[in-house]
Amino acid sequence: MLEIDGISKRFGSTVALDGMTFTVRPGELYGFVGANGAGKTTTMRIALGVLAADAGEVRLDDRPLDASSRRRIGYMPEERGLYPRMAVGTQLRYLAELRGRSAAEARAATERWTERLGIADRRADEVQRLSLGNQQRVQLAAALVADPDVLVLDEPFSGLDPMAVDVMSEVLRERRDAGAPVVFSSHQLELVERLCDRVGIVRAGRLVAEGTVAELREASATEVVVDAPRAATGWADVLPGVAAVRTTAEGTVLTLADASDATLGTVLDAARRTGPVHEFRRRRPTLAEIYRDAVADHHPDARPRPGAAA
Ligand SMILES: Nc1ncnc2c1ncn2[C@@H]1O[C@H](COP(=O)(O)OP(=O)(O)OP(=O)(O)O)[C@@H](O)[C@H]1O
Repeated sequence: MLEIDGISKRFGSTVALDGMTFTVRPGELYGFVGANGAGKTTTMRIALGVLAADAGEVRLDDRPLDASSRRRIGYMPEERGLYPRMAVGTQLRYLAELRGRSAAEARAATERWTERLGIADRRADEVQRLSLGNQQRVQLAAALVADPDVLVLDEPFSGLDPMAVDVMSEVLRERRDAGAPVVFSSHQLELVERLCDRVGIVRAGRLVAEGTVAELREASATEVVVDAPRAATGWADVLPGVAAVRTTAEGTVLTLADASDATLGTVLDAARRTGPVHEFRRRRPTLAEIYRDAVADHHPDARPRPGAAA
């Protein structure tokens, strides 16, 4: 279990992290999302000991991280960290040995991961001769060759073609299924929604929402889509329990004050009184919508929202 506990970090007058707190459990894929500059990379760099925190603690399996436990973490840095002129295979073996593997283990892991990631035929090539997407596959292999217990990946999906996204997703799921805590940052919210067991939304150096996508949905406003073709314009505007009405490509969307049966019943009855009702359904917000809401909502004293288990 990887615990980020109350981490704060300033760069001069910039507050990069302000009490960042979350836990990635064994066998959990955790998506770390937030706007540019929200503090994701700084958090990961502190977790890896590349940067020191001003306050707070990072723990792995209940113990503060130290040099030896950091070697149990496979890290994919945002700035990537490969030697451009070293051959792929040589480099991966070197990185595995640096992390304590024997020469034979390093060779076997290099063969296994380059095959798994579709770059076995590039083992003899200098890294700089590979396309950016293939360099990224090498970077993932570099995070995996020492068989880490934990994976911390900074935007591993950025710039990958759809096939590479599938391979990367599969590998992350496998590691999760093998019991590793896996955390990655991404701006690709559909991917995060599809892949992650839990999501943490970061804004201005702290978590403003956290949970499974289902929990985040539950905590967000209740919306219903209504298709009542004979209803006059404005039919729902003054209904009790309706907080807002908007027209979208899906139809008329009503935001309700609550999700109670009474409120839903009132709205359905009112829709029926207008004539036929072709559609009446709860609308589930996408992660992108939840994210926009969480980020827009924020003010400096915002705490994690209801449903957030920070
Ligand atoms: N070495 C540094 N010196 C000064 N400021 C820094 C440094 N590293 C990060 N920052 C600042 O700290 C804040 C958090 O940056 P960070 O890179 O962690 O954000 P991020 O969420 O990873 O963003 P992105 O999505 O763009 O990668 C930003 O305001 C950034 O400008």
